[in-house]
Amino acid sequence: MNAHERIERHFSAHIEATQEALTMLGDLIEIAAAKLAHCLLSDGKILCCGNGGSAAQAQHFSSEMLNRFERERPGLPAVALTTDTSTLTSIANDYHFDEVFAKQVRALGHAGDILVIYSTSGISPSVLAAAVAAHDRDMSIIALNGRDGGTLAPLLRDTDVEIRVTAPSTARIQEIHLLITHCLCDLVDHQLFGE
Ligand SMILES: O=C(CO)[C@@H](O)[C@H](O)[C@H](O)[C@H](O)COP(=O)(O)O
Ligand SMILES: [Zn+2]
Repeated sequence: MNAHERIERHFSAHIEATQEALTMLGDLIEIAAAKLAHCLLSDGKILCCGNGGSAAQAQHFSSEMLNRFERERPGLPAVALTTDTSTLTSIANDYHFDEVFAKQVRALGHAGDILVIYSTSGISPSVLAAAVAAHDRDMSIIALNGRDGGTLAPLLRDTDVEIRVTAPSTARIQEIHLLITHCLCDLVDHQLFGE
């Protein structure tokens, strides 16, 4: 397969996976956005976490909340748990890498806050521990998950929302997670600030 064919294959797979996600996940995205808006209107805040490419997604989302998305508006309270290298390295060094997000959730999370988890597999121990910590803090979870949901899916409660992209490729799941993130930003802005 030459380079052009490879590019074409990526674009086709992306379009197919995106269309399927719209069909399967549109309603859940709407529910998740309503939960985020309700949390923010009730003086709650959003914590976000994920590993690797999903750490970048967590930061991407928190920056669009804290700064802005597509319109002028006040910053909204969101914290990416993936960015403070002193905190991350000391927790990993003194305890275990699995605890890097959970310890921050226990320190920062309050009842009514939301933890947004990004994982393409649902099996990363650090996000599983973060989910348990969030529940211990009476927080709810919005999980942008992937594949078969992994061990994260059965950990979730009725009050949580799982948005699972079942595409077989990590890259496709990450691309659709980003699209969903932008939908969430747009819907939150619309619910909080109108047209
Ligand atoms: O971006 C990529 C691969 O495309 C990787 O960095 C990927 O995010 C990492 O392998 C993560 O550790 C995977 O974690 P998860 O999505 O399975 O929770
Ligand atoms: Zn990637």
